[in-house]
Amino acid sequence: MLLLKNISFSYTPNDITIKDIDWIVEKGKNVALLGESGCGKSTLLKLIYGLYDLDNGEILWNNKQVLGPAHNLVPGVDSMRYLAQDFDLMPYTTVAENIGKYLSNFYPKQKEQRINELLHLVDLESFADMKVKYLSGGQQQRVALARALASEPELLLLDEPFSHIDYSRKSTLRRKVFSYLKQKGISCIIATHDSMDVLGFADETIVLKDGRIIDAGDTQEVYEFPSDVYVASLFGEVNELYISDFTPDTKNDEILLLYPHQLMISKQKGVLEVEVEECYFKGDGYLLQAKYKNSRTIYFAHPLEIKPGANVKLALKKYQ
Ligand SMILES: Nc1ncnc2c1ncn2[C@@H]1O[C@H](COP(=O)(O)OP(=O)(O)OP(=O)(O)O)[C@@H](O)[C@H]1O
Repeated sequence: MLLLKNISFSYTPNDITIKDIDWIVEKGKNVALLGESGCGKSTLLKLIYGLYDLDNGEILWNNKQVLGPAHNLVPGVDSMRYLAQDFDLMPYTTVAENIGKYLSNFYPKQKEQRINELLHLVDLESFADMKVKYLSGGQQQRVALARALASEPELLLLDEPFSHIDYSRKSTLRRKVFSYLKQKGISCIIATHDSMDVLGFADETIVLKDGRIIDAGDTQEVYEFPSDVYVASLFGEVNELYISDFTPDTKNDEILLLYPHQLMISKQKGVLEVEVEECYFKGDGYLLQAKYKNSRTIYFAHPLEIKPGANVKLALKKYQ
């Protein structure tokens, strides 16, 4: 179990990067760390791995304090693996040697077998003997991922692990990696911008803003009941509307945060009159950008194309 107790950290004296974070990660859980660029996701992963010294608080990993470089000659925790955004590979050695870096040479047969298993997992069998410097960015990222998994850590810290990988391979790899982690009971914290890394995979989601946790919980709950528009917008387009926009007679001025798929065109029940401005093809339908009351921009999803300039009435989908 990982326990963060009121931790704070700053790179420079007047600018606190991580502020008063309390957090528990249970064994075997997959936790997503979401937040805009610069909010402190990478810094938090590095602190957990023991690469920096905390200003305040403490980090306990399996009841043992994680110590930073001031107390540890070789920073890092043995039973964790940290996959940095810059991969940190050995460019002049082969893919297989990179993947085997943390594996013992004492049992060469087992080592070779394990490397082959990982080459298969990240779909790089045919590149085993190639020097890493000749690989593309996406291929290097897959090597780094395989190397992080090689010695079966208890906790895996992944910083944007799929960011350089093309969409088709990413979807398959993501499924393979996350199901592998579950099967082995490996805990994982993944820092990401991509909500597809989160929805469907993360047991829990933590949302950071300016170094603080501003929302946390079961991933589906964070998605369905975001604490504010910042949290919702990390999952895609979001509309900030009021109950009174749908029921004009009410005095309730509660804000509704609605994703585009939660609005629908309805001739009978639509009360939100909007004018379509843009129509974006999304493959499985269209995303429409529209103007409401001549000023506010509204996004909604629709299966068919609608020409800009059209006036339509929108209703809340869940009440239909
Ligand atoms: N080595 C450093 N020295 C000084 N400031 C740093 C250092 N590394 C990061 N920062 C600053 O700390 C803040 C948090 O950076 P961090 O890399 O943790 O954010 P992030 O959420 O991971 O961003 P991204 O999603 O773009 O990777 C940023 O303002 C950044 O400029």
